[in-house]
Amino acid sequence: MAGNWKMNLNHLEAIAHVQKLAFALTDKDYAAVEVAVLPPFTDLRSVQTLVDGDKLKIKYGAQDVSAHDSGAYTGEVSGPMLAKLNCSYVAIGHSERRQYHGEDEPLVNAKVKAAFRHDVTPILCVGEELEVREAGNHVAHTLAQVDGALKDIPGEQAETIVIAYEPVWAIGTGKTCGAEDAQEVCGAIRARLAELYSQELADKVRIQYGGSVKSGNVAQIMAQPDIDGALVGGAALDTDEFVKIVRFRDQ
Ligand SMILES: O=C[C@H](O)COP(=O)(O)O
Repeated sequence: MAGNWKMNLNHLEAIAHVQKLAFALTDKDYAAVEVAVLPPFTDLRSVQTLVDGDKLKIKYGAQDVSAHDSGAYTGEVSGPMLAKLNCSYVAIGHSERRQYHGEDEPLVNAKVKAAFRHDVTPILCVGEELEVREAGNHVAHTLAQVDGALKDIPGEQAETIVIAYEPVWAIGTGKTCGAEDAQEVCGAIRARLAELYSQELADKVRIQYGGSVKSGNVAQIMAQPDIDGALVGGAALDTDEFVKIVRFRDQ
């Protein structure tokens, strides 16, 4: 269960938020579910210090990474920088990056490679816009994003990736994709991984659903056979709600 904070919470708020989360979560929770937060870049050092200092079991990561490892790329943050902060994960190709920053498949592919170069696990975000779903092309569209992102990625890296299926029309809108509709696409993603690599590899990859996940709908989503977790946006900013999502089995 990963919380993508997007552009919310400064580094002081981040500390308070992670402390509250750590206070609420128990060893039983961590044994059942891996919990990660994806704060803004400016919070990462503070979150690292807190996690290390208090030996917390919460993982953390970034929301984006540069395709380049260093150099004259103003405003970018590199894979080596994230690795130095012990980031476990980095979201790549989130629809908000694709929509507002013009990220296309070659760039997403280059960022996936950059993350793997530095042993930071990519959370590859894929998913269709409303008009694509209405035209019935959501599976083909999403699989084309998977193909593009995984171009030239060897199996020993691909087996560790996390893929988050996030239909764009369900993000931040309160409109959750029906659990069976989400399963249709997540199942197709796993089948494509089996085609591209092997069934054994496909079975290892963790596939998340994202888009208006809340405590009220998470259990139904997690009951689907090809959904292994959730990438949570708005609800991850509310600690009580995020803890309930982590405890989806109790909902
Ligand atoms: O990365 C998270 C997704 O964009 C979902 O956001 P949301 O839960 O606010 O719909």
